[in-house]
Amino acid sequence: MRSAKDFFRPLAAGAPQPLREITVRPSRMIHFFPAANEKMRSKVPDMAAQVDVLLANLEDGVPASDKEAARDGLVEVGKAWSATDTQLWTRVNSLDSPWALDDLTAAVTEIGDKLDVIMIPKVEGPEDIHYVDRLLAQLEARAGLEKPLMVHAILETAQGVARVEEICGASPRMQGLSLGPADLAANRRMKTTRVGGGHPGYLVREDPDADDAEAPRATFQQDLWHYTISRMVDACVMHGILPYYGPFGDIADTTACEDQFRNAYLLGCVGAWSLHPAQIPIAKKVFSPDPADVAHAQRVIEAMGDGTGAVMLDGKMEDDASVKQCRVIVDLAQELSARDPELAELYGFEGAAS
Ligand SMILES: CC(=O)SCCNC(=O)CCNC(=O)[C@H](O)C(C)(C)COP(=O)(O)OP(=O)(O)OC[C@H]1O[C@@H](n2cnc3c(N)ncnc32)[C@H](O)[C@@H]1OP(=O)(O)O
Ligand SMILES: O=CC(=O)O
Ligand SMILES: [Mg+2]
Repeated sequence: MRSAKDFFRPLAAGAPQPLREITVRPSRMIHFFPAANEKMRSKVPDMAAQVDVLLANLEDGVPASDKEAARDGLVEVGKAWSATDTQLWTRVNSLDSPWALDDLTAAVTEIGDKLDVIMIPKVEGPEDIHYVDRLLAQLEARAGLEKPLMVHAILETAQGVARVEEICGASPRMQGLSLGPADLAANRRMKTTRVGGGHPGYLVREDPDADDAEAPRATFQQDLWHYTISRMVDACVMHGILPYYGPFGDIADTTACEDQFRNAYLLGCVGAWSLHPAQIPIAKKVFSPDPADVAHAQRVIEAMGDGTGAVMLDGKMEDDASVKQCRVIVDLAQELSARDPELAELYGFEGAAS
């Protein structure tokens, strides 16, 4: 185990000073695009204008025959990258693959000054993060980078879930975690065949009618991901990093996608992955607080004065704890408004364009 004192010393001579706080920037959607695809790369300036995070994907979803082309595509996109408000991330191949070392080397030494975050898939425990931490420090030193890259882990193995707190606390580079429901389902031997979302077979049924055993009984579909998302959120908050829901594969089912994203938002996630342009506005809507909630939260904050005690508002008791919840909503609305003038206007914040 490293001593707490060593935690903020660079892991290689010449590497930048480790971060003391992660930089929190809007990241309502992490938009995936296949970096090997030339047509997709030509859309990068347009996509960058619409999303908070644009992610060049090198891992699953990219055929083995395209892995080098995807890496070259990432470098091409990074070299041309000029968007200042939008973050550029990449997802490299898993650490046990033949491509991970070259992915990390190219990402850091060729475009490390343009990248914000590197997403590492299939993280099993803190040792995976320690390996990446040291390697990134060596590569950053070689590239002469002044700012350390941040690391985002995908929670998509049973072992990763069992060790989630250790993963979150493994390095000052840790920026956040995403739930990877597709790989996690496979690894856990769940009997689903989907990329995220619910399943009609996972349900509870109401009790039989005492007078009519044959009467139909209502069923209620349950949330397959509630436990894992809640566990992930707690681990992230404990370590001051950010939790995200991952992919929703049924692109045509925009309603269920919105539901899944909203469940994650309500449980504490700050964003989700968008795999297709149709999912970008869904993530934007869901992960931006509702204007009515912002207005209500502002009223509670106003009514609570110094934030202590208890008051009645619209027949409901508000106190120190509810005002803290309201501040979460208003702080998020303000943070997002700084990037999005349309939102600032919707929320009625001062200085919003009229
Ligand atoms: C479990 C996991 O690991 S999830 C992460 C891995 N998977 C991914 O990253 C998948 C990312 N998404 C994609 O590759 C694509 O969306 C696909 C393959 C799923 C579907 O692509 P298509 O069949 O082209 O979808 P569709 O025909 O609806 O596309 C409509 C338009 O949107 C574009 N488009 C589709 N996906 C994207 C995207 N992710 N980013 C930008 N543009 C996109 C298409 O190029 C097409 O553009 P055009 O009208 O100019 O021709
Ligand atoms: O990588 C994501 C997943 O769901 O698997
Ligand atoms: Mg996966």
